[in-house]
Amino acid sequence: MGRKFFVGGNWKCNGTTEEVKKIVETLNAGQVPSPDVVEVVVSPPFVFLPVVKSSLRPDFHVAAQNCWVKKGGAYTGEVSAEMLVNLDIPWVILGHSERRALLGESNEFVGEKVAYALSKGLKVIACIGETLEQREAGSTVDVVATQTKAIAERISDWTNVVLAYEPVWAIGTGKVATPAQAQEVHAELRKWLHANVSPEVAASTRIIYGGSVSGANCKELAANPDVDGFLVGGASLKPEFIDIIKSAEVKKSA
Ligand SMILES: O=C(CO)COP(=O)(O)O
Repeated sequence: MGRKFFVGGNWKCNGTTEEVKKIVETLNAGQVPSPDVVEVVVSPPFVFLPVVKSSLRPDFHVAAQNCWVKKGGAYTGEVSAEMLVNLDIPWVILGHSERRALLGESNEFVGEKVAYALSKGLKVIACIGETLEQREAGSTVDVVATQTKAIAERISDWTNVVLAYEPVWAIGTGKVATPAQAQEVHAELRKWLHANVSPEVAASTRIIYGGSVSGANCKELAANPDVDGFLVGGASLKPEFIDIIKSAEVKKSA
C-alpha cells in the first residue's frame, strides 16, 4: 500500500515570536524516524510562516492554516494560494472544523478551496468530522461522506491530498476518540473512496486522525490499520509532539 505515516502540527492561532522560536528549537533537536518513515508538517499562523520555514530542520515542512478560495484580488484579510506558492509553502490545511463552525465555511466552499489550492500546486490537508450531536444521532458516516463528496466532486487527482478525520467533539476537549472509533470511521472513509473515487485512491490516500492526540495515546491510535497519522493541535506546541512523530515506528514493526 505504501502510505507513508503523516504527522501534522496545527498551531492554530497561537504563538509569539519567542514561543515560536522555542518550538522550532525543540523540533530541530528532536530525534525522530527518517523522512522515509514519517512525513512531518507544521502549521504556524500565516505571520510566522516565513520565519518557521527558514529556521526549521529540512526534513520537516510547513503548511498554512487556510487560503482563499480562488485567485487573489480584492479580498481584504485573505491570503491566496498563489502567495503560498510564491513563498514556497508546500502545504495548506483546509476545511478545519473551527473555520467551518466559526466562519461558516460550507462543504461546497471547502471543496472549492481544495480544488483551487491543488490546481495551484499546493498539497492539501483536508479536514472533515462530525459534531457530538451528529455522532449521537448515528449520522457520523453520512456526515463525513457528504463532506468528502463535496471535495471528491471537484478534484480528479488525490495524490496531493491528505484526509484528516477530526471529530469535532474530540478537538481541544481532551476527549480522544478510542482507537476503535477512529479505525471504524477511517475504514468507512476508505470504503467510500473505494466505491466513489477508485480502489487506487482508496488504497493510497492517507487518512489521519485529529482530536486530543497526545504523547500518551498516539501509539494505540497509530496501531490501527487505517490510521495513517495525525493532525495534532494543542500537543503540537509542546515537546511531546516529538513522541507523536515517533509513533510512526508502530507502523514499521506492524
Ligand atoms: O484541531 C485539531 C488539529 O487540527 C486537534 O486539536 P487538539 O489536538 O488540540 O484536540
